[in-house]
Amino acid sequence: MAVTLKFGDKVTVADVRKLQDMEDVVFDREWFEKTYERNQDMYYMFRDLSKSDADHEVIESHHLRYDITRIPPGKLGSEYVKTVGHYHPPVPGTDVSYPEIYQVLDGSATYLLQKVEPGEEDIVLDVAIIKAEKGDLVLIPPGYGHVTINASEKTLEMANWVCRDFSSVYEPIKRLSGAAYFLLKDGFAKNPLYRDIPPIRYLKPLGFDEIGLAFGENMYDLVHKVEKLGFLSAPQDYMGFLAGVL
Ligand SMILES: O=P(O)(O)OC[C@H]1O[C@](O)(CO)[C@@H](O)[C@@H]1O
Repeated sequence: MAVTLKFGDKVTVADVRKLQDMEDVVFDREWFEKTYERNQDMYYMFRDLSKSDADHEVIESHHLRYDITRIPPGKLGSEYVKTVGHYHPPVPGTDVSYPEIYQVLDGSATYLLQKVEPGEEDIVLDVAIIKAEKGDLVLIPPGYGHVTINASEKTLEMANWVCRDFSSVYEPIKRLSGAAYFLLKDGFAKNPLYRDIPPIRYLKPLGFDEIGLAFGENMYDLVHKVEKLGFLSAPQDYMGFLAGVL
């Protein structure tokens, strides 16, 4: 049965990531090999949401997309459930890749952000972990690949604003069997396929004022002050702000 989300007046059917989609990035290979039910759902992505046609016009004309992702709690063997993970490509004509902003709507999330050497994606320059609870905002700056982990007992629901003009880049994280660290029952473990992995920097979520929201406000409201999201489609014009977030 299709999994749906009612947002505004509209009902959206989820794109579903299945266990088989995670094959390349699961830490616990023994568990994966003996798990025959590869068709089981891992997480649900409700993409390109808007509360009205007028909102959708604003969102689309500003090259934006608002998505909600739902990640039920669970384990991939010894590892906590997570997204596959990806990078974003650079804005055409620049070397600045598209950023993204997340807000936790329910549950709690562990965001892993990693920066690698361009062209040598197994060399890690920086790894940050940001633990976020309901209402918290997390900005993925240009140059950072990211994975979201649900290391809790509750379903995580999170929203994101992102530029709608690009497709995510999955190949480097798949080729390296995941991100630079895996979150296991006993804590973070380094991925041996990467080189020079620095220690994790544990950082805090973004302040609401930094993005023009009142404390605790829902990030969807930025549809009414969409100029605040200009950094998502033209990050090269906002490097002062974006360089300071991590
Ligand atoms: O593409 P992945 O790594 O499965 O992650 C899914 C997440 O990324 C997004 O595509 C946005 O970057 C969301 O729709 C979703 O939260």
